[in-house]
Formats: sequence, structure tokens, C-alpha cells
Amino acid sequence: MSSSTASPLYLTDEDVKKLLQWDTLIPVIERALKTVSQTVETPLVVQPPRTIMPVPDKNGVLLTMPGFSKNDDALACKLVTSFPDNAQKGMASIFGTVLLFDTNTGKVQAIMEANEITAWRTAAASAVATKYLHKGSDILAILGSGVQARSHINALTHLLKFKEIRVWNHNQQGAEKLAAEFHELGKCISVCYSADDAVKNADVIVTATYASSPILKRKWIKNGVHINAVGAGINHHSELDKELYQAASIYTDTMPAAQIELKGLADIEVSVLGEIGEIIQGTKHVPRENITVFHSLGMAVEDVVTAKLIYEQYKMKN
Ligand SMILES: NC(=O)C1=CN([C@@H]2O[C@H](COP(=O)(O)OP(=O)(O)OC[C@H]3O[C@@H](n4cnc5c(N)ncnc54)[C@H](O)[C@@H]3O)[C@@H](O)[C@H]2O)C=CC1
Ligand SMILES: O=C([O-])C1=[NH+]CCC1
Repeated sequence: MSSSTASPLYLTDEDVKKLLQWDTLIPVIERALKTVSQTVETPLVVQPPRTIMPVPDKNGVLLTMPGFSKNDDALACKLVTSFPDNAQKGMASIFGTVLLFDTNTGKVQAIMEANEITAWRTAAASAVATKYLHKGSDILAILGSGVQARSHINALTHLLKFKEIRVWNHNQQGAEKLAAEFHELGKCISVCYSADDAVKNADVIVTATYASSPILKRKWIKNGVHINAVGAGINHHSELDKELYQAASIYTDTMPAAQIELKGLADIEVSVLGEIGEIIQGTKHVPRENITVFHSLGMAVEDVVTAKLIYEQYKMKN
């Protein structure tokens, strides 16, 4: 069959999972984060603001996320939904699909289920931010026990050797289930019964929940801690309290999206200082004693480069 008539490759989440590894993904995501922040005449990354469409009466949203990366010669678009009430049905909250296109013809090369892609690339971005902004690695605290909590434990423990890992969730069974899952794999994770206990003296904290009011407070944490703020409730800045926002140096993945999705921070007189890519490039620096927040929104280019990596891995193995 000629390539103009061949059907696109279809990869399920199971297929995708077999083709991803932290060792290869984290550097690819690091390069994408860095490139997003480079000021060059011809853009190396194109990613228009994503649309976030609320689905009336369903407590769900549909996001469209197109993007292009010149370095990776990759063009893709992710469609992803977020339906937090799915938890009550025993289902995942996030469902995504990525279409990967041939950059010369625009023809669809591959269709990939993107639940694993979303879990891995988000955690890989937090791992990169943590690599640049953490000061200690004794204690990792995870707030939340869902898909992102799991992938963040995997990515962050791949990067750093923590002495202690703690997990807290608003519903305790979730935390116990996640800890048991890691226990099976020989990884010791302690379950905490309050968020306050979980984050005491922590060096790195991840918030990955649908909390619509703060689950992490300034008064509980030490100076110099690094926080990856990944989740959110109805808006993208509901997991941390006002005092913490006001005390922290806040970086995000992409400023144009932050100007839209984090605009509520202006109401509490908080500014995002820049992109994590600027820290990677060394054009911005943070004093060691500062509390740092990587405010992860999620970017199309992360999905684009991950899908391209998966496609290349698939071709190599088949
Ligand atoms: N920054 C990014 O690139 C991405 C961010 N996300 C966000 O990460 C968060 C977690 O996503 P997943 O792990 O896929 O979802 P999940 O459904 O697997 O896990 C959600 C977690 O939040 C907890 N939770 C639910 N309602 C809560 C509430 N009212 N208060 C406190 N905790 C609550 C659940 O018990 C569970 O531990 C979501 O806010 C999602 O929008 C997800 C994908 C990418
Ligand atoms: O970037 C992403 O894929 C998402 N951010 C929030 C929900 C899904």
C-alpha cells in the first residue's frame, strides 16, 4: 500500500506504555520546555492557546491542544477531556487522544490513546522543573492519589533518591491503595492522615488533585521547598493557599497560557515570574532559600514531542 493510502497506526494506552521510558522521555521534555522559552526570529515551537470548552451540566471540559515542534519535526493535536466525577464511577478523570501528522503532507500518521501520554509527559515536566529548582531530596510528599500522583512518584523517584516518600489524599482509601500498589513493587510509601503531616519538612511536594480549596498551606512547609502544582479544581490555582502563593517564586510552563489560565492570581496580587524554560536556559535564577512553585498547566508541545518519540520507538521495534 502506498503511503498516501495507508491507514494511520493506532496505538492503545497499553502500546504507548511499553514504548515510554523516563530515561528517554525526560530529556525530550526538557528540550521542549527550554525551546518554548527561546526568543528566536522563526518560532521553533507553535502552540496556540488551547481551547477549554465546558460541557454544559456535566462538570466536564474538553480541551483542544494543537502544536508543532521544529526541532522534533513533529505536528500533533491532542483532544483531552477532564471529568472529575468519573471517580464515582470507578473511571479515570482524564481521557485523551493524540493525532500525529506527517509534517510534509499533513496526513495523519498515528492515532494514539493519550491517557498514558498525559500521565507521563506531565510528570516528566515536573521532574525537569524539580531537577532545576529542588534543594534537598530527603522527603517527597505527594498530595493526591490518582493517575498523576502515581506518575509523579515514578518520575521523581527515577530522578532523585528520596529517603522518605509520603502520600496524602482527601479520601484515605485512595492513599492506602496507591501506597499498597508501590509496596507490591518494593517501594515504601507512608500514608499520612493529614496534608499537614505529609508535607512537614518535605523537600519536594506535588499537588495533583481536583481540590477547589487549598490543600497546601504556607504555614506547614519549610523555606526552600520546591512544589510542583499540577492539579486544580474549577480554576488552575486552587490547591495552594494565598499566603503560599505570596511567599513563593512561581514559574510556569508557558506564559501565554498562564496569562489566561492563571489570571485569577492577579486578584491576590501574585505574579508568575516566568517560564521554567528560562531557568533551564539560565536566564533567570532563584535564590536557594526561596520556596519555588512550578505551576504546571500542561502544554501541547509536551504531547507533540512525546507522540513523536513513541512513533519513532514503534518504528524502531517493528
Ligand atoms: N498540569 C498538567 O499538565 C495536567 C494536570 N492535570 C490535573 O491533575 C489533577 C489530577 O489529575 P488525575 O491524577 O488524572 O486525576 P485522578 O482522578 O486520577 O486523581 C484525582 C485526585 O484528586 C483527588 N480529589 C478529587 N476531588 C478532590 C477534592 N475536592 N479535594 C481534594 N482532592 C480531591 C482524588 O481523590 C484523587 O486523588 C487534575 O486537577 C487534572 O486536571 C491532569 C493532567 C495534566
Ligand atoms: O495538559 C493537559 O493535558 C491537561 N491539563 C489539565 C487537564 C489535562
